[in-house]
Amino acid sequence: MKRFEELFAELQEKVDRQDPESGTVKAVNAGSHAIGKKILEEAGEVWMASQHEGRQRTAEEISQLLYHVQCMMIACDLDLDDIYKHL
Ligand SMILES: N=c1c2ncn([C@@H]3O[C@H](COP(=O)(O)OP(=O)(O)OP(=O)(O)O)[C@@H](O)[C@H]3O)c2ncn1[C@@H]1O[C@H](COP(=O)(O)O)[C@@H](O)[C@H]1O
Repeated sequence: MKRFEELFAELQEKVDRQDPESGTVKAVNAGSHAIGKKILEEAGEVWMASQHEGRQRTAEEISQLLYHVQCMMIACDLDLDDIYKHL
């Protein structure tokens, strides 16, 4: 099972070396505007899943939302500490 910090480190490492096989590299290189649209889409899917699709689907959609939020963090040159200090 992958944890939030481990996923962030994996994504940051792929972006740093511009891994040509990585969908994350493509997403981050597309920029914050495109990532923002994805975040809104996934947030809507979280909402719909929570209302109609049960715990498991809701968990899956939340995991996708967290992934896209991590892409946004990297695209905006933010690391985990930048976020955690506001929690
Ligand atoms: N956790 C994720 C992850 N979550 C979501 N996504 C991307 O976001 C897409 C999901 O959004 P979409 O709504 O377009 O997909 P969908 O088919 O509509 O799916 P549903 O929302 O309907 O369930 C997926 O197809 C992936 O492109 C992810 N892409 C990668 N990861 C992880 O990120 C790491 C690096 O991945 P790569 O950069 O691809 O090597 C690996 O550990 C991956 O497991």
